[in-house]
Amino acid sequence: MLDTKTDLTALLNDPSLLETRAYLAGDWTEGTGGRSFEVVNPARGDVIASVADIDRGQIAAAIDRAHAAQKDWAARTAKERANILRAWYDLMMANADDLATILTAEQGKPLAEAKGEIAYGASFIEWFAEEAKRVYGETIPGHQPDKRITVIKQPIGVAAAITPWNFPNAMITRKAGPALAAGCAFLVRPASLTPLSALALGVLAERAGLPKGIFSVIPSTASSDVGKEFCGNPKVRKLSFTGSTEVGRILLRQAADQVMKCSMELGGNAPFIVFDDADIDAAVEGAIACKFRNNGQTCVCANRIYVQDGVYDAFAEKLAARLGQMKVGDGLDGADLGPLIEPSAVDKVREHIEDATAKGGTVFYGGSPSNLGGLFFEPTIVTGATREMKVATEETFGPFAPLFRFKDEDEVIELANDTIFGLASYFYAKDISRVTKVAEALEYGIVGVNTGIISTEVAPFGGVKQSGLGREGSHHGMDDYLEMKYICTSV
Ligand SMILES: O=CCCC(=O)O
Repeated sequence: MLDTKTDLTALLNDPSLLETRAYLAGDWTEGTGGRSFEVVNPARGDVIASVADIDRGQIAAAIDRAHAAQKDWAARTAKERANILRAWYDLMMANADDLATILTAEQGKPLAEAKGEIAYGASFIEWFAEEAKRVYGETIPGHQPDKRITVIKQPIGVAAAITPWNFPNAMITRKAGPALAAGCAFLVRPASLTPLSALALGVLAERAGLPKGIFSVIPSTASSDVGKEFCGNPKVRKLSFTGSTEVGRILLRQAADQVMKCSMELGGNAPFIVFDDADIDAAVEGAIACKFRNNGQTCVCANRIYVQDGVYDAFAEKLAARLGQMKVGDGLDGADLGPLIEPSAVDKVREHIEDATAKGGTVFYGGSPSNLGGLFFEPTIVTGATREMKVATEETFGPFAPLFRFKDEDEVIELANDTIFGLASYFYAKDISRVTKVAEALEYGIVGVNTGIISTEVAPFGGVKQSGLGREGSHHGMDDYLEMKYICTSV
């Protein structure tokens, strides 16, 4: 563990962005009885803030106020809502350096990546500010001479979200953007490991002019109470969750009681396939970008790397050489790979590597905790990976790249699809017929062809199978926050 202390206030141009109170329906609020919890910098292990810990009664009160405010918000013109969202976007971009510093301090990812996340997060607000004005209905030729049929789209009402620690900014804006653009009121409970980025978004939302009640940030350690209130309160009509499939299943069961509309962005187990005809250097760069983004802690990170026989050794050598150029360390201090988020994450990486080597794999690069100690781990390659290993079926969520060898297209498609998950997949190949066939055969919501970077606000992000329900981003991203109403008029 590094022994430097994080004086976050001193690192910010605008220290007022470092807010530790909850933002409940437009009011900055302490936890009941002054209850709070600590936020720790995972690189340095020091406490960087103590944040209000909100209880179930406070959440219910915020929902009441969101419900009361929502109708006025929905009644504004789309252009008015769009202008406020646009102002929020502008403020995020103007404060990008500070937002990135806060994000790195609480989450650990390198500052350059954090800046990338702020731009990515802001892009959802910009995009949905534009989409607000394009919530078009339909007219349908009537089924009888006297009938006229129209379809209108209306905001679903109060939307609640639970977001993860790995993208403390962008996973909020990807949900808040469409919800607010559609005319919903929106409440988010950010991960308790990373509430400061969410609260800074609250500061900027208020400055942008979002009316009271429409946006809430609810830091809370009472995760089970949050889920129960969000799913059980009849004033909430929509739940959006990004996190593990395990928790997603629990929330879906809870939401079933009031037949709540749910969007779920859940776990992945992404295959990354390198065919013999691939550009190997490009494939190595793609693997670095998608396996080691956020130190392996994203739901779209490659988890299983399949390399065809003819290029297997060359790919392993080049990937190892590339990892050799990357510096593990403090995200605030120019590292390429930051710490893992918490001790259990380190344990999982270690467990997967030990399991792989016990089952015949060979450590080709790295393999151990970093000599920096704490939550740092060396990026690791294991060759000779097989489907019997844990990593074949479970997401590692860390800097471990297992290399599986394969012979032909049919074999690798069968291996790649042999999972309950279906979020992102990637492959590198040049043959146009192969590119088309493999892209169609992969049972995933997202396929990256000759690229390791697939995330953008303009495309529909989401998974099939047990990786989730619904899509975020793109013009489709509005649909989850809208209800269709069909009006049949007899003339
Ligand atoms: O980890 C989940 C989201 C990653 C992304 O949006 O690229």
